[in-house]
Amino acid sequence: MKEEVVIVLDFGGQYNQLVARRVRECNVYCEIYSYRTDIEKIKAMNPKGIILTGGPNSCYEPDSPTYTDELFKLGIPVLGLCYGAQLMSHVLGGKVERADVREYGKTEVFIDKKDSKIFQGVSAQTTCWMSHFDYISKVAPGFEISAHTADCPVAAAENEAEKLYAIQFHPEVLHTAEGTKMINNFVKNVCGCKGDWKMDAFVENTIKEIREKVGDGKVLLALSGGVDSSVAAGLLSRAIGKQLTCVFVDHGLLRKDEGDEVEGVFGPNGQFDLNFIRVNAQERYYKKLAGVTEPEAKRKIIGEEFIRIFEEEAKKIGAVDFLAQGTIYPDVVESGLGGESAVIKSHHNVGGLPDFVDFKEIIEPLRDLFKDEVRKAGLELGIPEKLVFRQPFPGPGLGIRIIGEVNAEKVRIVQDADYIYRDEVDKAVAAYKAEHGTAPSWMPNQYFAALTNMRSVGVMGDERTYDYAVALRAVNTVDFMTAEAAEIPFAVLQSVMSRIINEVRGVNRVFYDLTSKPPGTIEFE
Ligand SMILES: Nc1ncnc2c1ncn2[C@@H]1O[C@H](COP(=O)(O)OP(=O)(O)OP(=O)(O)O)[C@@H](O)[C@H]1O
Ligand SMILES: O=c1[nH]c(=O)c2[nH+]cn([C@@H]3O[C@H](COP(=O)(O)O)[C@@H](O)[C@H]3O)c2[nH]1
Ligand SMILES: NC(=O)CC[C@H](N)C(=O)O
Ligand SMILES: [Mg+2]
Repeated sequence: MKEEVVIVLDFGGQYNQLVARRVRECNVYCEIYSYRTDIEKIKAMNPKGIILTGGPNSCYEPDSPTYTDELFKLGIPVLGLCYGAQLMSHVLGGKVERADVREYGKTEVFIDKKDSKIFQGVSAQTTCWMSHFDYISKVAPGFEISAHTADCPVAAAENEAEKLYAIQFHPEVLHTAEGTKMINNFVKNVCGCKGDWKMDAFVENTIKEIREKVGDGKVLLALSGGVDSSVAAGLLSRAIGKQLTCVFVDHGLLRKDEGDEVEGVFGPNGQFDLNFIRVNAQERYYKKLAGVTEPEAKRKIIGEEFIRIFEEEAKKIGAVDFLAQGTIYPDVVESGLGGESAVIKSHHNVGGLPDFVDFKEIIEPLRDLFKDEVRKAGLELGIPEKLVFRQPFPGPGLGIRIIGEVNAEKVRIVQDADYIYRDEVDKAVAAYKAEHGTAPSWMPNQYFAALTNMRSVGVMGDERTYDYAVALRAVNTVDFMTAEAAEIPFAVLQSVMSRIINEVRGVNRVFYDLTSKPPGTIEFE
């Protein structure tokens, strides 16, 4: 049992995991539970505080998610955010109604209760992120209004004596300028947490949990050589040593030379002492993908084939009960499994899994973490920085960077174009670093070439061409949940363009993708 835990109750909001990570950033352990969780279970965990998330519903409608008022009478501090704030007011006898003016986006909030514990050190006027239709028109008995906006009389309210706090805006998103301070105030000043939880505690506890679960059984880890599964490999091999076997699948959709590079790092001549198996399955994948164009269908085929290969390898090892994967939180939420949120795309390792998986259990030690938290855990485990700070590469690989049907010819084109793109960006970054001593501000967190399904007319060597267009993508992002196109200098893009056209047969046009996420996603399918 963790000494100090704060619980987040999920009412279907978009930013639930952000709430949890903001709490963890205060060095307090935090877990998310559905609003359907029984109050006895909550009491048994003895949390220092409870946070109610936002959500798409209106709390005054009959079938909306709700919670027993007992929750507010346990003496445990409760912070309601947006829907959570409205629900708290509604359940405790205030009034919530549809507003005339909807507030969405950055909004100026005026703090009315200067000595509020939650607004300690926060400016009297502060920019916050709003996203609501409904509003609290009357606070519940015992509550006082602690902040307002031009359109919203109750931007925040509190019952200090009962330690109940309602906030209409979203302190968990970075657009709320002083939001982190507010959450820190709740966790430390109101809940009285010491804040001595750290990533090393996550690593230690997870190793302990893995040992307990696995006993003297065997585990097969799906290892891609990417950040997440490498960190998972580090955790598992610390926990269970040679009871672990890592299986790396070369599905013919990897980047240029990547198969050999991964084998070089994790294989018998590499830097880790692991049972490592490489499976070359190019032909098998190309056959399955022939003629398939629909993105979700492609993802599911790739996901299923991974599992079938893992099952075959497990049979060869004998009596493998557990399959481990480097699943992280964004994979879960985009696959539509993060509570009430919508399916964006079925990540091959979560929503894209086949219905039947022939393992007793799936182990995903990083399932609740964001990428940057995974990297912290990797450093804690002593995994080399070069691996920890690699850019992500999706499991379905080039399969989702080739729009439409996948075949060997298209794979060759996108591999070669991508290789040139990465080479030129890396050279430009290195040159900038040599001159300025730091990385450039445009340094992308993920960058790659994709093959559009579009062919167009060009002229090369006085001859007509009718060839493919390559799209270049580069994004700046912290958590890969939202992203902006990176401002790569035009000169760099131009040299990429001319090298791709000159060196990659079958390409006569190069596009730069300016789309942010949302509305786009980072990958193309
Ligand atoms: N080629 C592969 N062979 C074996 N397992 C794979 C392969 N590609 C992906 N996986 C499994 O699917 C999981 C999810 O893939 P994903 O790309 O999100 O993570 P990653 O490759 O470990 O890290 P990164 O995000 O840095 O690429 C991996 O952690 C791994 O368990
Ligand atoms: O393992 C994975 N399996 C998948 O099916 C998958 N789809 C997207 N990604 C990676 O997730 C991050 C967000 O990508 P999107 O904006 O395209 O959803 C980006 O870093 C993507 O590379 C995947 N990773
Ligand atoms: N973001 C939210 O939690 C929204 C709450 C509620 N659905 C509203 O529109 O006000
Ligand atoms: Mg990967």
